[in-house]
Amino acid sequence: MAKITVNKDLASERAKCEFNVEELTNYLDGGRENTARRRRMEDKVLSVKELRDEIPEEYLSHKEKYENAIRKAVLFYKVQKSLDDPNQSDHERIRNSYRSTITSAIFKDNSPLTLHIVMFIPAIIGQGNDEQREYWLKRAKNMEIIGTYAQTELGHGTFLRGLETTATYDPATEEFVLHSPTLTAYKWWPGGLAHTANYCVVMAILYTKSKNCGIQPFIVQIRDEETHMPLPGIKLGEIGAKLGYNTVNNGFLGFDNHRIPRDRMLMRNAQVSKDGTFTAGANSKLTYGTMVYVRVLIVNNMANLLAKAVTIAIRYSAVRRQSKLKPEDPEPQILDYVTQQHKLFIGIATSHAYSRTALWLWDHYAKVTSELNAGKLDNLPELHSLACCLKVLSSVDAAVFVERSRLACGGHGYMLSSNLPQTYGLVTPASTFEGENTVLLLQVARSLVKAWQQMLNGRQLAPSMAYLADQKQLDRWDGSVNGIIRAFQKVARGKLAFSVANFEKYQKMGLSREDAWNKASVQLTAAAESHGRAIVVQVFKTETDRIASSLSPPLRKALDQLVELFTLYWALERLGDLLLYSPLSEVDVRDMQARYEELLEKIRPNAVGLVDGFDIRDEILNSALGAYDGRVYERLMEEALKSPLNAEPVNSSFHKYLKPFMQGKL
Ligand SMILES: CCCCC/C=C/C(=O)SCCNC(=O)CCNC(=O)[C@H](O)C(C)(C)COP(=O)(O)OP(=O)(O)OC[C@H]1O[C@@H](n2cnc3c(N)ncnc32)[C@H](O)[C@@H]1OP(=O)(O)O
Ligand SMILES: Cc1cc2nc3c(=O)[nH]c(=O)nc-3n(C[C@H](O)[C@H](O)[C@H](O)COP(=O)(O)OP(=O)(O)OC[C@H]3O[C@@H](n4cnc5c(N)ncnc54)[C@H](O)[C@@H]3O)c2cc1C
Repeated sequence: MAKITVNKDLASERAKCEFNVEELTNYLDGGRENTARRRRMEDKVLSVKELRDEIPEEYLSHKEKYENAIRKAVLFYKVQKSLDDPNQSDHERIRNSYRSTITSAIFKDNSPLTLHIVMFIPAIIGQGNDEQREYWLKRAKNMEIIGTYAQTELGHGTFLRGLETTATYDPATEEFVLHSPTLTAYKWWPGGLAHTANYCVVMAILYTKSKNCGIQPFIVQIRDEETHMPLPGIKLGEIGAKLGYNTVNNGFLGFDNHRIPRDRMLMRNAQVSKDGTFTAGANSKLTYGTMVYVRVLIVNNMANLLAKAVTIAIRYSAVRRQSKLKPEDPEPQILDYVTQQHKLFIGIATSHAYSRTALWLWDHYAKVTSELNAGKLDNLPELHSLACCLKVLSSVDAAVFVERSRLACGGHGYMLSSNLPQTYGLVTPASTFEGENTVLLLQVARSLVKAWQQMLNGRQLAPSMAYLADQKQLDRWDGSVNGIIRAFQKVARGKLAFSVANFEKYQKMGLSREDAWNKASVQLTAAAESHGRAIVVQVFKTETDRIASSLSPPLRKALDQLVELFTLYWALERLGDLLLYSPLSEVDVRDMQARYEELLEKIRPNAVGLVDGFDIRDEILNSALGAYDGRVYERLMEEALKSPLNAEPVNSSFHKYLKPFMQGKL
């Protein structure tokens, strides 16, 4: 094997690192065996050379990109399937794959089968009765059918009660008639819907015995299983080019009085009997369960995408030299600029914060789901609220820090060959899909306002909101992480109290409850955001303390520094709030600023080690700037030479347009 020559700056960064990088990787993976298992899986996938692109994806046409993505998706699925451990439960399989980023080695812009795995199968599991699960899951898991989740319409994504697609039960034939009465009723967005899926879970308004029975899920065949032609009464297509997700094959779908048998309504929660009698589920919001599931998964996805971006930016910053710190010295590594450390170290800490939070949330989700399966619904509202607020915060922060990583790479970060623009294209839609972020914050605010009333009535609050009832003053600012966590809780409590007071004031002034809510909503969403910040800092700290207690002292120290950096960063970002709601003084602010700068200095020698610890291979990073060997300039040139425009010294447009134009003949 050829010896890899590593850029000397990167090599000396690695020599400086104070902890064992492999120990960090094992910690992130949840143990040495998990690291080994993940690497074996990566080896296996990466050894399939047909999964690699000969021509960089960005030079393909829209149609070619899709065809190439399908070619790889099929092969990738087969390889992954061959590696599945049949003894693992679904819960374990998902938890064990939390650190897997191998999909990005194959797809820079995501896979057209994503929705099949992430939403179609989970919708059958969550919404189908035992018989339906038995039949459809077997087919879906064997890939005999490919599905998606068709909920959003051209006219409505957020407001689900406003969906226009109808499913009207006809007892004479024991069928549902699916119909899109208007253009705005067309399903719009579902991934894989355009040309990939032949089935989908359609969310439609059920009418039976002339009554609106709310949104219900239906499993609908949309294409012939043999010819793949759209079935009669079904109009299908692709929605066109987007900022990202261009290989996901997002589509539209309209129904023209399309009939499906009665047993195609997924009836785990609500049912329609042969004569058309509707039986409601224990809670109508159980129908929204697939969204809760995906919101939970998004938190982890954001942590992984951010780890990728910050790995690229930190390695590049160790290699890149620019300007002068001192006139007599050579140009420094840009990582030596404290402003650069300020831009990037928070990205490392944030990825850690959300990967810990994501696992904590996943375990909580699994616990509440098993309760729901046993008919216990008490913890559903808290789960919904937690999933909403953590999905919002992780997606917002990932988008900000991925973009900051791109900007931190200067001009080269703008190149697609850096893979930073595409990574941004993958994180930014998460602020919109699976519930637009403002809308979800309003859901969180709704649950907080309810909790506030419960507290005033002396009722016990859900564990994640219990701090609201803590009336104790925060007497003294001690600057410790735990002290700052308490201060964040005080901020959330104070902002909630303020927004509830405003909400009530507006009603007393004569506004309707709805208008008062709307008028108070800027404050309400701010309170919800603060509640989320309080949860993330607390979970990051307590989970790190719990899991890292057995680690070696140098690694433990490095992790504690990340927790403290994260906490201080947000304290400094939210100074106004802390000054309003905690005993923070000007001196404390100066101390915090000094401690933050001290931490940047302490983390600096470990920066490359910290991103190496994410253990994201070059094939997954897909980046000329972020490769392990740091051969940044050579790779930028190699990638540039792949541009089809470089295949000939003179382009034909010269003779056709430029030359006649320059000679005044055009
Ligand atoms: C790699 C990943 C790829 C992902 C690709 C993307 C896929 C998608 O985007 S799929 C489409 C996702 N769409 C959405 O997320 C839509 C967002 N909208 C909603 O979720 C809802 O419409 C709503 C929550 C914003 C409002 O629903 P609505 O029916 O109007 O509810 P109400 O306001 O009347 O009632 C609120 C009431 O219900 C509780 N609640 C709402 N959602 C849930 C839930 N999922 N689970 C449990 N409970 C829920 C809410 O807390 C309120 O309770 P009360 O305060 O007690 O009344
Ligand atoms: C890449 C991508 C993939 C997707 N994949 C799927 C899929 O597979 N299946 C699927 O069904 N859908 C999918 N979607 C659709 C997605 O779920 C919706 O776009 C999302 O739920 C937001 O709805 P909307 O587009 O109607 O936004 P809107 O609700 O129209 O939002 C526009 C603005 O209005 C504001 N707003 C709306 N309602 C309120 C309110 N009540 N209070 C305050 N402000 C409000 C929002 O905050 C936002 O600023 C996807 C979307 C994207 C971008």
